[in-house]
Parts: sequence; structure tokens; C-alpha cells
Amino acid sequence: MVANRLYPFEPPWFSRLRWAVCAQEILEEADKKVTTQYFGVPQCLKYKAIHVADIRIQQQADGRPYLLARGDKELLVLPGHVIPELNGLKPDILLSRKSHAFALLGKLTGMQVVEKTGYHVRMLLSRISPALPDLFPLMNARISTSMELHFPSGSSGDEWTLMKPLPATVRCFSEGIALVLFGAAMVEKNPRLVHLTNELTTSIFEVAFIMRCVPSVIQQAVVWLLPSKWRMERSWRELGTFVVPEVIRQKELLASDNHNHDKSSPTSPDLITWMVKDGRTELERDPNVLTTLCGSVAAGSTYSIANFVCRALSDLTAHPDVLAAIRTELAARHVAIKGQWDLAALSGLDCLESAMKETARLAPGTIIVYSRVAEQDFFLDHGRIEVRKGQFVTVSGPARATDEAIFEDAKTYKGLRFCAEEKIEGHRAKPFRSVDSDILTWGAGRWACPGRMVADMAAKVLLIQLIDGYDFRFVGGKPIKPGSVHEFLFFHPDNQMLVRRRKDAVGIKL
Ligand code: HEM
Repeated sequence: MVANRLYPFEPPWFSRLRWAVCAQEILEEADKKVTTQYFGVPQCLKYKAIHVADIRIQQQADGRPYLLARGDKELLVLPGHVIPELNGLKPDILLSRKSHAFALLGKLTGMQVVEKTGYHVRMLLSRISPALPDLFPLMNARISTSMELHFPSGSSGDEWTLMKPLPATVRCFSEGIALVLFGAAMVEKNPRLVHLTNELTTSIFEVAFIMRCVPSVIQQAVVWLLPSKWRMERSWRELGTFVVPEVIRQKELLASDNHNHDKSSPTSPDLITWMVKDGRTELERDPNVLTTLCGSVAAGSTYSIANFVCRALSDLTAHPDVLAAIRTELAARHVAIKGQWDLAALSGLDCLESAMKETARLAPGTIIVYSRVAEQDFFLDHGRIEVRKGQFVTVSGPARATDEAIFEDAKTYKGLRFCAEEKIEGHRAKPFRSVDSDILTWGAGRWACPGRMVADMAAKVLLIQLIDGYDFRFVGGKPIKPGSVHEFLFFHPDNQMLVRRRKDAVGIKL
């Protein structure tokens, strides 16, 4: 028996639709630690008055694996405690790329090449993350200027302004991500790149989210009925008109520099420049492949950070005590560093780091994490779990992140839980940017998010200035719940909040 399948020969499309609208409830029910259980109709289906029989699934004992019908694939949901064992498996046994390309419908969204290469991932880890001290002032300037533009201006104490935080933060992070992808010179020369990567990302997600509801056999035809597919194709082509000539130009330049034996680091520490410089194989030097890799990094980054920052702001608005503690901490740091904020000054903010972890723990970007495909048969957990070649495996994020054995009062938001006196040492040793297989913000193992250092820096640049400079309030005092589609949780782009300049801001300018 399989979770989210009502009867053995149920057409997979029904599982697809249920998963698209009720993934959270389906996973939560399947995670319940019982041996055999009836699962009632998910609450959201009840509201929509769809009559389906009770879902009966066989669930093994506490912490044991189970099968989940997502509609497009049957996933083996593994217990979180096997993550260290999975981390030890070599890439010829367990691979992440295939499952990422599959989940975001690489064939339809134009990102299929990420199944063949992890070059962009390697570059983010080995070249971009170490270059963050150089990128910091440039990224900071772009994000901060955009913040001034898209958040309410005016003197402190002004009337509240009703605004949509997600589109505003997406604009800020598009500036930062464009810089990481293309470098300052290219973005200044072609400001259109900022909006273009944003448009591309939006249409990629629209195509993927809608087409995940359509049976696989007709996807290739049906996708062309979507306006977002046409928009996406246009954006990919336009992106190519910027990236391809730049790659060719840099390759020619490099060829002449190599001739002069120039082995120095490039002057601009951006993804394109590094990919051109380090590319060894045909694939890694192909301008069209590099265009796709830049587009797929944009897709994986901008909305992830924007969603996270909006969720964090919303959590802090709902918990003024946590917000006050962070403001006090920021004011103290501001005085200690005499207002000179650099990359080092963003670290060691215990309260802020704790609140960031808590938001990521309770409102992750996706409820299933550590998604991989088995390339060979193997056994786990002392031979108790058998995984067959070709099997898609995953881990339930909420089952791990809200496990009472790991987190006390696990389902309750406690923004300062990680910096409590008895936890502070562990907290400082594992700041927000660290891979943590209890919270799973970044996944885990060798394929944990390669953009986590960039995300940590960019999120703090915006969060610190927003927390110090603005007051936030819910419309009608009603807290905002995360939206969800398939396994993805998000802050809805149409969500509104009331925002105004803060009277007693200490004036942090990064
Ligand atoms: C708060 C923001 C972000 C969150 C929560 C997040 C989370 C994640 C997670 C959970 C994964 C899957 C890891 C796994 O399978 O174990 C992932 C993959 C990835 N992330 Fe992020 N991410 C964020 C920001 C970024 C940024 C800023 C970048 C780039 C600059 C980025 C680039 C990527 C890429 C390229 C992958 C795919 C890795 C692969 O194919 O192996 N992410 N991210």
C-alpha cells in the first residue's frame, strides 16, 4: 500500500491532483507514527466538497520508510535518521541532479542540461562562495538601492503604506543575483538582465507548477497551450543574446591571455566569468549550456531567498518580543562597529540567526527534501531498507524539523529557541548558513544547496535594514499563512502587509 493512492490501480493523475493541492496534509498524515492507520480525507479536499473514499495506507513503525504516490513518480520517503548514511554514498550510487531536473520538469522548462552537469554547482561552491567578501559591497549597494526604491519612503512616523512584500523583495534579490551571475560590468551595461532573469524564473515556475498537474504522456503537447511557456521560450532566447556573445568574448580574451601565460583570478568574481575560465569539457565551454546554467541558478535562487525573507518578516511581525530582541542586538552591533557594516559584521548576531533558523525550520521552501535517484541497488539501516536502482528517494522535511525528540514543543514558533543559554554554543557553531540535518533548510550532504552562503549574505543585507528601518503590521491584524502548491511552500505574491518607516531606527546603512 502506498500513501496518497486510494486503491492499487488508481490512475496516477488522481494522486497528482491531490498532491498539487494537499501535499502538506498528505505528508503529515503519512508521517504519523503508527503501524496501520486509516487516513481521513485531507481537510482541504473536504472544504472543496470532493467526495473521495478514505485513504488507507499501510504505514510501518515509527521512523520507517514508506512509499508515496506523487502522481508523476512513486517516491520512497526515508526516515531522517538515515541521512548521515546517505551522505556517505558515492555519486555513482545516489544522484541529486536527475531528481531536481525531474521535479522542475527540465524537458519542458528548458533546464534538462542540469541532469548532465553539476558545473554551476561546483562553481558556486568553489569560486563564488569564497569570493563573497569581494561581492559584498557590490551586492549590498544593489540590494540597498532597490530596497529604498521598492519599500515606502518618507519620514519616520508617516502613515502606514499597504504593500506586497514578495514582489518588492524579489526585485531587491534579482539585483543581487544578477550581479552574482553576470558581474557588475555586464549588468550595468545591460540593466535589462535583472528583469529578464526575474521574468524567466517566474515563467519557469508557472510552467512547472501547472504542468505537474498534467499527465506525463500529454505534457509535451499541452505545454504549448500555456502563455507562460511562450514567454519562457522568449526569455531563454533573449538571455542567450546577452550570455552567448559575452561567453565568446571572454573565451577569446582568455585564449590570448593564456597565450601570455596569465593564470590570475578574473577581475570580476561572477558565475559566467568563472565558468568560462574553469571550463574543461566541451559541455562546460558551450555558450548555450552556460546560458542554461545561469538561468537555472536564477530559478533556484531569487524566489527562494525572497520567500524566506518575507516569511521571516511575517514571523517577526507576529512575535514582537523576538523582533525587539533582534533590534536591540542590531543596535548594539551598530555601535560596536561604529556603523561600518562589512561582511564580518553580519556574523555572530545570535538572535537574528536564531530567528532565521526558526523560520526556515517551520516554513521551509519545500516539504520534501534530500530528493535523489538511486543509480544502483543498495541497503540502508543495517540492511533493513532496500533501495532499488532507479528508485526516487526523499525525506520528509517536517517529520524531521518538527520531531519532538529533537525540538521541544516542536510545532510552536520560538524565534529565540536556538540562542537559549544551554543551546548557545551549538548555535554559534552552526549558524544559519550551515548544513544542519535536523532543520534541513539547505538539504544535506554533497548536494546541499550550493548557494547557501550567497543566500545567507543577501538575506541578512535586506533583513537587517528592513528590521531596523521599518515597522510591519498585518492587514486587519491577521497573520499570513504560507501558501502551498505541490511540495512547495511560498509567501503568496499577492499577500499584503502594512509598512512604514520606523521612528526609533538607529539608521543602519549597509
Ligand atoms: C533561502 C534561500 C535558499 C534556500 C532555502 C535554498 C534551499 C535549497 C535546497 C533545500 C536545495 C536542495 C538541496 C538537496 O537536494 O539536498 C537547493 C538546491 C540548489 N540551490 Fe538553493 N536555496 C536557497 C538559495 C539559493 C541561492 C541564492 C542559490 C544560488 C546563488 C541557490 C542555488 C541552488 C542550486 C544551483 C541548487 C541545485 C543543486 C544541485 O542540483 O545539486 N540556492 N537549495
